[in-house]
Amino acid sequence: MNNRLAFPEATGIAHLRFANSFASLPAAFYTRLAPTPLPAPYLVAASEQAAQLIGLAPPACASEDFIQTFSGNRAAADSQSLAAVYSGHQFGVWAGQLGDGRAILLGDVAASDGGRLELQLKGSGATPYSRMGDGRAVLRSSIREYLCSEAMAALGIPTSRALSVIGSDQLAMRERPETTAVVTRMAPSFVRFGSFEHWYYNNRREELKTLADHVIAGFYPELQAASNPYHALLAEVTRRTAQLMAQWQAVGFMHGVMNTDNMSILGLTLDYGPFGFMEAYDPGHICNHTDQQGRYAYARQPQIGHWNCFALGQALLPLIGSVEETEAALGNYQAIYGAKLDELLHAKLGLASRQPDDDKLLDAMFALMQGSHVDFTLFFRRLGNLRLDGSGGDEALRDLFIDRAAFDAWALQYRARLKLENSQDRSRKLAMDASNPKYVLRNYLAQTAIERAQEKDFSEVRKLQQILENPFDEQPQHARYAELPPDWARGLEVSCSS
Ligand SMILES: Nc1ncnc2c1ncn2[C@@H]1O[C@H](COP(=O)(O)OP(=O)(O)OP(=O)(O)O)[C@@H](O)[C@H]1O
Repeated sequence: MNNRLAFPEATGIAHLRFANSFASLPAAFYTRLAPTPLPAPYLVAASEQAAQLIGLAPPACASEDFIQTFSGNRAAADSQSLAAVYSGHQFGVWAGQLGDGRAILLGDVAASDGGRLELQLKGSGATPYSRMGDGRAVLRSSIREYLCSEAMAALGIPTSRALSVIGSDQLAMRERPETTAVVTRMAPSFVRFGSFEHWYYNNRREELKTLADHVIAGFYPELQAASNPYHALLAEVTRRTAQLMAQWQAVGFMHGVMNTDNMSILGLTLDYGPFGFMEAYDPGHICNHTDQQGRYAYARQPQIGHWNCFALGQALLPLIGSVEETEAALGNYQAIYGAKLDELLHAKLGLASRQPDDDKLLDAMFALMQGSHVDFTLFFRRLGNLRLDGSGGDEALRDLFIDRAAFDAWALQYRARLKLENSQDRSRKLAMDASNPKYVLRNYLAQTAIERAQEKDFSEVRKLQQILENPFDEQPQHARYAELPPDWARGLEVSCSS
């Protein structure tokens, strides 16, 4: 006799009530359509922390309901799914119309913070904006997007979130055939700079205004009272973008494809493609193998962020009213970026005050790091172990340098600087450890997890995600995930293929 009770499925998907504020815009903004079904879908991974943001209990993420909904196979009851149109500048050149070629917005649901989050499937089949593409995303790139979205959130960097990766044995052709997957992304809005450029370059002033009003009312309601809300919008997006760029630089994150269609109107990190985290420090490093000119090299990101704000400013100009006002809204970018980077670097070095020669100390540090190809993450993390009285603690840090004498000379200056503010070893290390992550998503770690997942073993993806949820914690049992990349990782190349 069967003496086990059949428990009801944990409260999950059924409680999600979809609305779609984007669908309230005129029809020209999107095409209503359903995702293309994904054959025999299976759960690769789900983020419990992301699930909590929309009130889903962890067990719900393993349910059949969840898999069917977030593979795109079962329409969420009240969702009005759609693909949005946008355009953009790609690698500095006007690319014309793009749009959600493989992303489908299911709608927005209530978030646990009282706001709303849009849920978007990426890789869920062709749309009218797919151009030559197949509308699919491969498992490899889906795992990268999933892991990095959640890792960036844990680092405290504004980003779209990733709820899940659902895989399938269906193949898509890239350099070679690869299995496909669907990532569910979450953000208050997926509107991009390129969404505004679309209407501007098509001379559709009315739609431009409609979009700006939609974004202001929904996501920047405090700007409605400004004398010129469009000017205020540009100024605020410029501020957020400048701060985001400083946060990227401070953690060594390289986006790889900073086209205007990948720039979020909310100042979030958006579209994880050929990204990377700086390892051997080289400001000229290009993480995207396809970017031969290095337009999006690490050191150029802040400047490109500014350029992209100008592209947004150009699109908003008809609403703002004058070139002077538009330029004024863009004008604070460098100061905001500089102040934020300065704040973050001081925290990384455990410096509470500002001193006139701090820039020289920092410049000398970066020059040394570059000269010795020092690992970015390990350097800052180990810097916290340095003791003021020179009684050791810095051996592992010193070992990162080829020119140890030059490092010793710099460390003397750094200690002298610390003494100017009565720094204490223990409290400084604690503060520095909260600014300098021990764990970042190194390409080789992602690659290892991907290769296992391609063999249907998803344990490494899940384990890596859990480690990256607490990037500032020591997690001694996972110390090998914080080590220098192995030799084989040097040849790893990441391109736009996804
Ligand atoms: N396999 C594909 N099928 C259809 N369209 C695609 C495909 N890959 C990319 N695109 C489209 O090409 C354009 C630029 O691609 P990009 O790689 O920046 O975007 P993405 O990674 O697909 O999406 P997102 O920016 O939404 O994260 C977008 O319009 C995108 O939808």
